[in-house]
Amino acid sequence: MAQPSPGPKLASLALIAAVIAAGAGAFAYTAGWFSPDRLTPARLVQAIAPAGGPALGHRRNHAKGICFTGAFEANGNGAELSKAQVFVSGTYPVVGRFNFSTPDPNAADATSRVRGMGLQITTPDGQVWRSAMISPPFFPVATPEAFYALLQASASKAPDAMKSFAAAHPEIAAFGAWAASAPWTASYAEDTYNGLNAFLFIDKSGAAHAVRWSLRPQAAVAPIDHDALAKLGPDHLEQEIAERVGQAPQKWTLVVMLANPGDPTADPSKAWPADRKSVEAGTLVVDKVEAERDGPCRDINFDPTILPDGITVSDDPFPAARSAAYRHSFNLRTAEEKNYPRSDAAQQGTQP
Ligand code: HEM
Repeated sequence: MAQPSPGPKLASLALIAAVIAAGAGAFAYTAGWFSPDRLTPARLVQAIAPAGGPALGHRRNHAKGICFTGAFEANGNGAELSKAQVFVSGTYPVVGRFNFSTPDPNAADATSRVRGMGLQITTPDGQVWRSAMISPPFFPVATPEAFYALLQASASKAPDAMKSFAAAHPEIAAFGAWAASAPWTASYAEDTYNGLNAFLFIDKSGAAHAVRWSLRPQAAVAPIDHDALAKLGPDHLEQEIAERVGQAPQKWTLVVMLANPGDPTADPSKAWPADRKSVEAGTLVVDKVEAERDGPCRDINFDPTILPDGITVSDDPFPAARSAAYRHSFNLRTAEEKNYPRSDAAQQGTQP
């Protein structure tokens, strides 16, 4: 894990904030602490938008992405921690989406430090597990409110806005250090996707285990520097993953990390020590990639609170905040389909 940097440059913080463009959220009716004077899903989603306004019809964050399908091959090891069917040895269908953090669906690949994966696994008992994970090993800030403040500071014209933010939220330094030093890759297939938020796995006896999960690539990782990535072209990542999966399925190992007593479960800006017990629960196999416009992930809301029986939220405040923000974004974008028409609709529209 990256160590906190004593003094990340404010310019790089502003850049990070811009490229994360990742939301922030707070409140959440489900968490029971909604306050109309403070933070709402609408305010939070609005704060992610660039100055010129959001890209209508698209996800309000992680707007550039590509769909995939495949399977999760559970090896049975996770069944000791959770009674969810998804951990019983077997193969379960998957729909997902590779993406990166930007409100601009046309952004060039090298503009974003944070890549992501949306994942949905369905089991024969009718249960669904959705997750949206990112490549950094921890989140830049500790709370949804702090994320909102980060978005506001990065958009502010006040010269000291980011300096004041960093003073009030020192946890951002570790993220700045990670962003400045972590290697880039030239492929979605070579990235690790971290859930970051803590959840509870409920086992057959009813006991709860605090966990975080990650998908670790089985592909060899070939680091590349930022300028070399930029030279590969603005849409390299989507072209590359489509070609690569066309040649062979791509795989990730699902690693479930268990908290020790006292490890922070309510703060995704704090990584747990690497020596914590972890369980390899199975393999994600991606065998088909399709453009988002007509693809199977287009209308999925990868809401991290959609969980099967056997997984629940913890005291981490993010999932509830994210759920409310994602729902708002989903409602907006699905009502704006004319701004992002499917191919058949676009073709019909151009016919005389
Ligand atoms: C309160 C904090 C956050 C807010 C407000 C927020 C906001 C959003 C919004 C509005 C979307 C678009 C949703 C849609 O239209 O379907 C989104 C997508 C996404 N977010 Fe967040 N986010 C937050 C935290 C996080 C965290 C902690 C992670 C990772 C651990 C994350 C990972 C992702 C990913 C991977 C996607 C793309 C999912 C997809 O492919 O549909 N976000 N976020």
